[in-house]
Amino acid sequence: MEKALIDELKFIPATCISDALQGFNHCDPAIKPLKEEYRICGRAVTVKVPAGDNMLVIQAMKEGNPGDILVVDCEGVQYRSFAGDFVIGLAKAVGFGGVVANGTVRDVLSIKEMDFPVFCLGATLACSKKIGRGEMNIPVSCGGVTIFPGDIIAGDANGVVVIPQDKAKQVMDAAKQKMQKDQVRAEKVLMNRETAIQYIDTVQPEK
Ligand SMILES: O=C([O-])CC(=O)C(=O)O
Repeated sequence: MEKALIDELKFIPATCISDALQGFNHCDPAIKPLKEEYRICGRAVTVKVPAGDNMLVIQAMKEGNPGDILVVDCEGVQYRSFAGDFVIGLAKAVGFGGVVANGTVRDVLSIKEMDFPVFCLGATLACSKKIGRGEMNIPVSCGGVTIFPGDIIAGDANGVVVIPQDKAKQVMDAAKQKMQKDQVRAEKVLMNRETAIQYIDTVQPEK
Protein backbone atom coordinates (compact mmCIF):
# COMPACT_ATOMS: atom_id res chain seq x y z
CA MET A 1 0.00 0.00 0.00
CA GLU A 2 2.69 2.46 1.04
CA LYS A 3 4.70 1.94 -2.13
CA ALA A 4 1.60 2.37 -4.28
CA LEU A 5 0.89 5.60 -2.43
CA ILE A 6 4.39 6.94 -3.04
CA ASP A 7 4.20 5.90 -6.70
CA GLU A 8 1.01 7.92 -7.05
CA LEU A 9 2.43 10.93 -5.21
CA LYS A 10 5.34 11.01 -7.68
CA PHE A 11 3.01 12.37 -10.35
CA ILE A 12 1.61 15.17 -8.20
CA PRO A 13 3.36 18.56 -8.25
CA ALA A 14 4.84 19.57 -4.87
CA THR A 15 2.70 22.73 -5.07
CA CYS A 16 -0.50 20.63 -4.97
CA ILE A 17 0.88 18.65 -2.03
CA SER A 18 1.63 21.96 -0.31
CA ASP A 19 -1.97 23.08 -0.97
CA ALA A 20 -3.24 19.82 0.50
CA LEU A 21 -1.21 20.64 3.62
CA GLN A 22 -2.66 24.18 3.72
CA GLY A 23 0.77 25.63 2.92
CA PHE A 24 2.41 24.12 6.00
CA ASN A 25 5.33 21.71 6.22
CA HIS A 26 7.47 23.05 3.43
CA CYS A 27 11.21 23.48 3.94
CA ASP A 28 12.77 26.92 3.77
CA PRO A 29 13.01 27.88 0.07
CA ALA A 30 16.78 28.29 0.46
CA ILE A 31 16.85 24.47 0.11
CA LYS A 32 16.84 24.16 -3.68
CA PRO A 33 17.41 21.42 -6.24
CA LEU A 34 20.85 21.56 -7.86
CA LYS A 35 18.99 21.20 -11.17
CA GLU A 36 15.51 22.62 -11.69
CA GLU A 37 14.23 19.48 -13.38
CA TYR A 38 14.85 17.29 -10.33
CA ARG A 39 11.83 15.70 -8.67
CA ILE A 40 11.92 13.52 -5.59
CA CYS A 41 9.33 11.54 -3.69
CA GLY A 42 10.14 8.92 -1.08
CA ARG A 43 10.33 7.99 2.56
CA ALA A 44 12.81 9.84 4.75
CA VAL A 45 15.89 8.27 6.26
CA THR A 46 17.24 10.88 8.67
CA VAL A 47 20.67 11.80 9.95
CA LYS A 48 21.87 14.78 11.95
CA VAL A 49 25.51 15.86 11.94
CA PRO A 50 27.40 18.71 13.58
CA ALA A 51 29.51 21.16 11.55
CA GLY A 52 32.42 19.55 9.74
CA ASP A 53 31.70 15.89 10.59
CA ASN A 54 30.10 13.71 7.90
CA MET A 55 30.93 10.20 9.09
CA LEU A 56 27.32 9.50 10.06
CA VAL A 57 26.12 10.70 6.66
CA ILE A 58 28.11 7.84 5.17
CA GLN A 59 26.91 5.34 7.77
CA ALA A 60 23.27 6.32 7.27
CA MET A 61 23.56 5.05 3.71
CA LYS A 62 23.17 1.51 4.93
CA GLU A 63 19.72 2.41 6.32
CA GLY A 64 16.38 2.42 4.56
CA ASN A 65 15.26 0.92 1.28
CA PRO A 66 15.89 1.76 -2.37
CA GLY A 67 14.06 4.92 -3.37
CA ASP A 68 14.16 6.44 0.11
CA ILE A 69 15.31 10.03 0.52
CA LEU A 70 18.34 10.74 2.71
CA VAL A 71 17.58 13.80 4.83
CA VAL A 72 20.67 15.38 6.36
CA ASP A 73 20.25 17.89 9.16
CA CYS A 74 23.46 19.97 9.05
CA GLU A 75 21.92 22.58 11.36
CA GLY A 76 22.13 25.07 8.48
CA VAL A 77 25.95 25.08 8.48
CA GLN A 78 27.21 26.28 5.09
CA TYR A 79 30.97 26.71 5.58
CA ARG A 80 31.69 22.95 5.61
CA SER A 81 30.14 20.67 3.02
CA PHE A 82 28.39 17.53 4.27
CA ALA A 83 29.21 15.71 1.02
CA GLY A 84 31.18 15.94 -2.19
CA ASP A 85 30.85 13.96 -5.40
CA PHE A 86 32.12 10.79 -3.75
CA VAL A 87 29.64 10.80 -0.85
CA ILE A 88 26.76 11.76 -3.14
CA GLY A 89 27.94 8.99 -5.49
CA LEU A 90 27.61 6.57 -2.56
CA ALA A 91 24.01 7.69 -1.99
CA LYS A 92 23.24 7.05 -5.64
CA ALA A 93 25.07 3.70 -5.65
CA VAL A 94 23.19 2.32 -2.63
CA GLY A 95 19.88 3.27 -4.25
CA PHE A 96 18.60 6.39 -2.52
CA GLY A 97 16.05 8.36 -4.52
CA GLY A 98 17.67 11.66 -3.56
CA VAL A 99 19.26 13.75 -0.83
CA VAL A 100 17.78 16.74 1.01
CA ALA A 101 19.93 18.80 3.37
CA ASN A 102 20.06 22.10 5.20
CA GLY A 103 23.74 22.23 4.34
CA THR A 104 26.10 22.51 1.39
CA VAL A 105 27.88 20.15 -1.00
CA ARG A 106 31.16 20.51 -2.87
CA ASP A 107 32.23 19.21 -6.29
CA VAL A 108 28.94 20.64 -7.42
CA LEU A 109 29.62 20.31 -11.16
CA SER A 110 30.37 16.61 -11.03
CA ILE A 111 27.40 16.04 -8.70
CA LYS A 112 25.19 17.65 -11.35
CA GLU A 113 26.69 15.36 -13.96
CA MET A 114 25.44 12.36 -11.95
CA ASP A 115 21.81 13.36 -12.56
CA PHE A 116 21.02 12.34 -9.01
CA PRO A 117 18.65 14.73 -7.23
CA VAL A 118 20.25 16.74 -4.45
CA PHE A 119 18.31 19.52 -2.74
CA CYS A 120 20.51 21.71 -0.52
CA LEU A 121 21.71 25.21 0.36
CA GLY A 122 24.30 25.33 -2.43
CA ALA A 123 28.02 24.71 -2.69
CA THR A 124 31.11 25.48 -0.66
CA LEU A 125 34.79 24.48 -0.78
CA ALA A 126 35.69 22.91 2.55
CA CYS A 127 35.07 19.24 3.30
CA SER A 128 34.10 17.50 6.55
CA LYS A 129 36.10 15.15 8.74
CA LYS A 130 35.14 11.64 9.74
CA ILE A 131 34.66 11.88 13.50
CA GLY A 132 31.33 10.16 14.01
CA ARG A 133 29.28 12.60 16.04
CA GLY A 134 25.56 13.04 15.45
CA GLU A 135 22.57 10.70 15.30
CA MET A 136 20.60 8.80 12.70
CA ASN A 137 17.00 7.60 12.41
CA ILE A 138 15.79 10.36 14.71
CA PRO A 139 13.43 13.30 14.16
CA VAL A 140 15.42 16.12 12.56
CA SER A 141 14.80 19.75 11.77
CA CYS A 142 15.43 20.62 8.14
CA GLY A 143 14.60 24.02 6.68
CA GLY A 144 12.25 24.76 9.57
CA VAL A 145 10.26 21.51 9.34
CA THR A 146 10.45 18.60 11.75
CA ILE A 147 11.01 15.43 9.74
CA PHE A 148 10.47 12.02 11.30
CA PRO A 149 12.04 8.91 9.80
CA GLY A 150 9.42 7.46 7.44
CA ASP A 151 7.74 10.78 6.62
CA ILE A 152 7.29 11.30 2.89
CA ILE A 153 9.48 13.90 1.23
CA ALA A 154 8.35 15.41 -2.06
CA GLY A 155 10.32 18.02 -3.94
CA ASP A 156 10.62 19.73 -7.29
CA ALA A 157 11.76 23.06 -8.72
CA ASN A 158 9.40 24.85 -6.32
CA GLY A 159 10.83 23.38 -3.14
CA VAL A 160 10.55 20.53 -0.67
CA VAL A 161 7.41 19.56 1.24
CA VAL A 162 7.11 17.00 4.03
CA ILE A 163 4.07 14.74 4.41
CA PRO A 164 3.70 13.29 7.91
CA GLN A 165 3.38 9.53 7.46
CA ASP A 166 0.09 9.26 9.37
CA LYS A 167 -1.50 11.80 6.98
CA ALA A 168 -0.08 10.35 3.76
CA LYS A 169 -3.30 8.91 2.31
CA GLN A 170 -5.44 11.90 3.19
CA VAL A 171 -2.84 14.36 1.80
CA MET A 172 -2.47 12.32 -1.37
CA ASP A 173 -6.23 12.33 -1.99
CA ALA A 174 -6.50 16.09 -1.38
CA ALA A 175 -3.41 16.83 -3.53
CA LYS A 176 -4.77 14.74 -6.39
CA GLN A 177 -8.10 16.56 -6.21
CA LYS A 178 -6.29 19.91 -6.24
CA MET A 179 -4.23 18.89 -9.27
CA GLN A 180 -7.36 17.85 -11.17
CA LYS A 181 -9.18 21.04 -10.15
CA ASP A 182 -6.25 23.17 -11.36
CA GLN A 183 -6.23 21.34 -14.70
CA VAL A 184 -9.96 21.80 -15.23
CA ARG A 185 -9.77 25.49 -14.29
CA ALA A 186 -6.82 26.17 -16.61
CA GLU A 187 -8.53 24.43 -19.54
CA LYS A 188 -11.75 26.37 -18.99
CA VAL A 189 -10.32 29.79 -18.16
CA LEU A 190 -7.10 30.22 -20.11
CA MET A 191 -8.70 29.83 -23.55
CA ASN A 192 -9.12 33.46 -24.53
CA ARG A 193 -9.83 36.96 -23.21
CA GLU A 194 -13.54 36.29 -22.75
CA THR A 195 -13.12 33.13 -20.69
CA ALA A 196 -10.37 34.82 -18.65
CA ILE A 197 -12.56 37.86 -17.86
CA GLN A 198 -15.53 35.61 -16.98
CA TYR A 199 -13.32 33.89 -14.44
CA ILE A 200 -11.87 37.11 -13.02
CA ASP A 201 -15.41 38.34 -12.33
CA THR A 202 -16.16 35.26 -10.23
CA VAL A 203 -13.19 35.62 -7.87
CA GLN A 204 -14.33 36.32 -4.31
CA PRO A 205 -12.33 36.92 -1.13
CA GLU A 206 -11.65 33.63 0.67
CA LYS A 207 -13.49 33.07 3.94
O1 LIG B 1 34.77 12.53 1.11
C1 LIG B 1 34.14 13.41 1.68
O2 LIG B 1 33.74 13.37 2.83
C2 LIG B 1 33.81 14.67 0.96
C3 LIG B 1 34.22 14.66 -0.44
O3 LIG B 1 35.13 15.34 -0.82
C4 LIG B 1 33.49 13.79 -1.37
O4 LIG B 1 32.45 13.23 -1.01
O5 LIG B 1 33.92 13.71 -2.54
